Amino acid sequence: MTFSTTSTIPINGEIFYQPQDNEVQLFEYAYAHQLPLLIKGPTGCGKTRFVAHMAEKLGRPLYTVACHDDLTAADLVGRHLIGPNGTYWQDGPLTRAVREGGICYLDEIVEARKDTTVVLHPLADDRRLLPIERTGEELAAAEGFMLVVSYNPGYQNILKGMKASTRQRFVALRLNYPDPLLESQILMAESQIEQDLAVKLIELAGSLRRLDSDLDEVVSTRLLIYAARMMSSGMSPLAVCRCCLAEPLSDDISTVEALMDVARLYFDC
Ligand SMILES: Nc1ncnc2c1ncn2[C@@H]1O[C@H](COP(=O)(O)OP(=O)(O)OP(=O)(O)O)[C@@H](O)[C@H]1O
Repeated sequence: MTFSTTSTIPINGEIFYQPQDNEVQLFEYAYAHQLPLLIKGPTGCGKTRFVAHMAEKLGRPLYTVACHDDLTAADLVGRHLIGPNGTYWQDGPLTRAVREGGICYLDEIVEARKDTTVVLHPLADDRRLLPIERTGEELAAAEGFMLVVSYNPGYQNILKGMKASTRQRFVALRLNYPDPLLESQILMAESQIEQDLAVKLIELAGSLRRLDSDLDEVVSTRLLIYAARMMSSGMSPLAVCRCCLAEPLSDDISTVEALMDVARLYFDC
């Protein structure tokens, strides 16, 4: 089980998030109306950062769970453990968020088994209840509790869609890679890169994203930030393009070389 409170580094006391559109207001409205939120978007487009930023803005504790196909309802809700004085109950991250009025963020919800996600149903509608079978408790969610889930629509297959009865409990919002101007601002905020290099990197990313290739995913904002950090610390731009942009995207040598051919149009040293 992966269970962590957020570890994003605050910038000037706040977790930096550059909005793409009206997502901050939408989140605030959903929170005010106690509605659960579903965020869709490709890998590394800022979903996790957005949720961390909103949790900080709203002053709520954040419990993040990376979902996978072995995740059980007990991993979310809690379990009995054996200690020196016998067995005791330990809340899982979902239960803690429900009790404390926190935000529970389930990343890649489609990876979780359907019998696990069913535990969310009474919490994600107007009942806002978490039945804990093993202790017989039925917990009413505290005032500030909010359930947020995300997934990457590109990774979905027939077996891994969300059940309609689950997805129709959520207000949904789509994020994508930001516009070039916003993305270059993110690069500069997240690394020491100078503006002209940041702009070049974003132009290169645009060309790579438009390539007609067999790649499952295009270059993410996350990879661009890695590249920006490596370039701004003095590494040769082409070496950076290879290790941060081309190799992470493909195992196929000819595809990597095709990506590098594009990189050479922007960086020639
Ligand atoms: N709008 C944004 N504002 C600030 N930083 C951003 C933004 N978008 C992306 N980032 C940066 O990109 C990195 C990756 O974003 P994040 O981890 O939130 O992606 P994600 O969509 O949750 O990815 P995954 O689906 O793979 O978990 C962040 O650590 C942050 O540095």
